[in-house]
Amino acid sequence: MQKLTARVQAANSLLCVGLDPTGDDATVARRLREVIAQAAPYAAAFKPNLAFFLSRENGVALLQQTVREIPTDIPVILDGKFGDIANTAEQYARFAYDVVGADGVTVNPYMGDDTIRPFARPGKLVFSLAKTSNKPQHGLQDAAMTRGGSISDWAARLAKLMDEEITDSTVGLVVGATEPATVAKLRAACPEQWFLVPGIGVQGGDLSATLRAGLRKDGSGLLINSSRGIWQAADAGAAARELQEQINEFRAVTSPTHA
Ligand SMILES: O=c1ccn([C@@H]2O[C@H](COP(=O)(O)O)[C@@H](O)[C@H]2O)c(=O)[nH]1
Repeated sequence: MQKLTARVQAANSLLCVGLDPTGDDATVARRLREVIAQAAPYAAAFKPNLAFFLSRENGVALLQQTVREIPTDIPVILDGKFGDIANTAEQYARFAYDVVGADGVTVNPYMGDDTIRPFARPGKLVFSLAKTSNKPQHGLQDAAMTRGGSISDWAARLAKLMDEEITDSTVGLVVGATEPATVAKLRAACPEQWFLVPGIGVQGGDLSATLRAGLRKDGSGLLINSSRGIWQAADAGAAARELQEQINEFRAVTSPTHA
């Protein structure tokens, strides 16, 4: 948490640079180095997606190398969407933190609080899926529940409870930018928590509506992710800078005291 807030301030950035590497092995190795070097000055965090590494024969080694190349003052969130019972989750936590060296993870809270607890190590960032950015034809998250509210409301409530209970690490939420009204609803329910927000760019999320809905009163509290938008850009640094500036222009107008 301290590392994240220090980086957000030092880089004046809420940009999370997603690393979803595609291409042949030589291209991927070169492009990862390039994207990290070019985008780092504008990044509040990097988010490698585990699937894009595990799908390669040397995936774990590549992921470890990637994390080593990220400057040590920039938090790394391993997007693994981990979600299993406690003793299994403990193994995933050892993988993410001890093998890979990540500062945080994404978790799928569908199985309840024991999927989250093993990841809540001191100083670590845990982002629990609440409202995801994809639009499945048959989604679960808005299904009405007998006690009222949708599954995403309950997922947000669980993440808030965990964040309140676990004081030496941070439990935030994953909330997609593709539905700003839900971002606003979950921000009202969780006024202080960090939201990791994918869905900008290729997925069509609305940046300014998301910032309006999700920024905390202090002009912070969101990590806006872009993966393909930066990976596929001719100039990854320029793409990262442009998005960082768009975010900051909005913050300057709505929360002039954020800096
Ligand atoms: O709700 C979610 C949760 C995670 N993701 C992940 O974020 C990136 C988005 O990539 P883009 O190329 O910027 O669309 C990717 O790793 C997803 O697995 C998400 O999109 N939505």
